[in-house]
Amino acid sequence: MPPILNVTDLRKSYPDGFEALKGIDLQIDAGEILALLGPNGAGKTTLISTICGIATATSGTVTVGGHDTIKDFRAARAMIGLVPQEINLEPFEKVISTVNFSRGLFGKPANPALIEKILRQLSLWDKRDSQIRALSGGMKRRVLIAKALSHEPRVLFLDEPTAGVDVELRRDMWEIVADLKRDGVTIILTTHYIEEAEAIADRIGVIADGKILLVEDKAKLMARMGKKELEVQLSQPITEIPASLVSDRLRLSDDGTALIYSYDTQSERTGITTLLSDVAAAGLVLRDVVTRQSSLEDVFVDLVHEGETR
Ligand SMILES: Nc1ncnc2c1ncn2[C@@H]1O[C@H](COP(=O)(O)OP(=O)(O)OP(=O)(O)O)[C@@H](O)[C@H]1O
Repeated sequence: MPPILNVTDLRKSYPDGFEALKGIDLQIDAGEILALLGPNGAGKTTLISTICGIATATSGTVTVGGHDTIKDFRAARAMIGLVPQEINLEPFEKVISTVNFSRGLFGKPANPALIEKILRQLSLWDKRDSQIRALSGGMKRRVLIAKALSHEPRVLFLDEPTAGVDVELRRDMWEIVADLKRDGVTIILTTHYIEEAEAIADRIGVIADGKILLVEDKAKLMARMGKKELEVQLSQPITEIPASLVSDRLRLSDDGTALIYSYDTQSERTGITTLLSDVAAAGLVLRDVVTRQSSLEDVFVDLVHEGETR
């Protein structure tokens, strides 16, 4: 099956000459969840705005469901739902009317059963007759999602959906995303919360300085880039690593109570057995050993840092 979203050599320069996108290539399959990570100013919002037709590309092509977003704008845009970063709702409007209105904007006939389903899915059905101004910040974010879903898009863009929401609501949002995926909706989200990408994405894209540094299956990325650490806790603190143990993979904790050994999860020989026997031979007594896996956050920091120094 061809990708539902196909971005080819997309470039965007702002009128002041700043090039915010420097040749982006991105293919997304139907039904997947892609998390776009990147530092502030990396170009995430510009990328989403350009794909959705809010900003015009300087060059390059974007197709959604095979429709070119410039030559066939209406058909392409009808397939897209966009949940913007900023809450831009009419305060005196009722929830249900604002959602119905959004559907109407796409020229779709009223569909009360569908709007009810969406509002129930987002736990907004009980609030359908409330004015927007009477909702909490988290509920307003849900209204933005309901509006974006009202015309039955196949691809949903969520630009930092959980910025500034509390932990509980963030988890609710993850469940909503999982439900949408079950309904076959393709989701592209930007986030600064790496744990969010780790929790919900199928693939991770990393963008920095207007370029995609990588797009990779989350599990494969973690396996490829992830390192493990073994912490060998000692019964007595030491002031320096014994000469027989010195290696660039081994360091001493700040308080001298543990040796920390890094190893590659991919390599066949981790060197742990040798390390433990060398530790014993050096006369050190173990209290405990603990392993730690590097997180997506460590992987992300390494990648962005590598991108900066390239
Ligand atoms: N209208 C504009 N005119 C000129 N430069 C702009 C404009 N909008 C964005 N930029 C610049 O383009 C770059 C990318 O901005 P963008 O908002 O896409 O980044 P982002 O990755 O979404 O950042 P954040 O994580 O902070 O939301 C930034 O350097 C920004 O200053």
